[in-house]
Amino acid sequence: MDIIFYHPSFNSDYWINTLHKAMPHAHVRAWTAGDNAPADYALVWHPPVEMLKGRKLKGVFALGAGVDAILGQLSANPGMLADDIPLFRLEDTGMGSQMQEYAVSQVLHWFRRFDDYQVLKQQSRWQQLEEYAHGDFTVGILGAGVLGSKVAESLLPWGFPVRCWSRSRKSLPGIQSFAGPEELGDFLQGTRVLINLLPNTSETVGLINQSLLNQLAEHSYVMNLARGVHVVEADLLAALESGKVKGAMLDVFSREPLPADNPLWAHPRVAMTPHIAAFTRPNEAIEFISHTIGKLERGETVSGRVDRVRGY
Ligand SMILES: NC(=O)C1=CN([C@@H]2O[C@H](COP(=O)(O)OP(=O)(O)OC[C@H]3O[C@@H](n4cnc5c(N)ncnc54)[C@H](OP(=O)(O)O)[C@@H]3O)[C@@H](O)[C@H]2O)C=CC1
Ligand SMILES: O=C(O)C(=O)CO
Repeated sequence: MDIIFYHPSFNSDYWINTLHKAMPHAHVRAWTAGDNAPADYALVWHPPVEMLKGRKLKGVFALGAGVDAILGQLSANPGMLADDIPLFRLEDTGMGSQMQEYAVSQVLHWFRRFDDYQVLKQQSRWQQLEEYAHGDFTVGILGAGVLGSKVAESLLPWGFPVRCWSRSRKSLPGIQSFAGPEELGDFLQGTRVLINLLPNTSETVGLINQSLLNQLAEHSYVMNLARGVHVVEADLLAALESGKVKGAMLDVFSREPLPADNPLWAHPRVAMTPHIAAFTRPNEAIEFISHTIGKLERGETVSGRVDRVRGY
């Protein structure tokens, strides 16, 4: 079995050596320009078109959770990957716990009013503020898939009402499930903290706009852990200015790195991280990939296959 590997920044040697340990019978090589030798599987992240174009492959693994970038490449380069070649993505592989860390820490930061106390500190003011009530701090998660469901579960022990919105109904203990466009309004009503963990698709791009933000509870919070294009930044800034949104925590942006002149940099109630919410963990990813390839080779059903039409 031959596997080709391409990632613009990952340590190829580590990945190739670890893949060989997980799959001793496979031959794994780093793909380089001009390599047209046969391969059975390709492991890629932002691959050059020529790496895949015209290849007969048993499968392609995107080395991340979101597949918007590679689907955009396939759309822009017809023939880059034959329709009958399955595309897979990474499900969790260490990203779930990282998302839990990020979301729980930020929700607690807002719930305990540490943002307000920081403002008082800068004014040298010693003042105890009225506590928030858990019942007034409903957390609503856009997306209840692999990562969204784990984030939802991790918030329950802290006493917050938690709800999620997805395409299909979910059955997650203790978590209220809203499904489809027809239930988005009900999901938003009363949501105080909005966490975005949707995939970037034609249906979700620009979803977090003025209309959506206006439906949130007063003095709400927005946490974007998915893709920058989900948020209409001008609408978020307007909602922050009006006070409808009290604070935002943004890990992803419509352009990355965020241009220096973007007003989000200077906004006092916007906190930011540079797309670090959750990284692919090599060992977990390689375990997922090797198990999936093994199942594929045995003709067994696997998870993680991308629906290219649906977009995730
Ligand atoms: N900032 C970072 O570092 C990282 C960001 N990400 C982002 O997180 C996203 C989510 O990852 P993951 O949880 O693994 O993805 P999943 O595919 O497992 O979950 C996607 C969820 O979104 C829901 N959804 C998709 N389209 C719609 C729609 N039109 N209306 C309502 N719900 C919809 C799905 O609903 P249903 O279940 O019914 O199909 C599903 O619940 C990734 O796509 C990526 O963009 C991921 C890793 C790191
Ligand atoms: O895996 C993903 O989709 C990511 O955003 C990793 O940066």
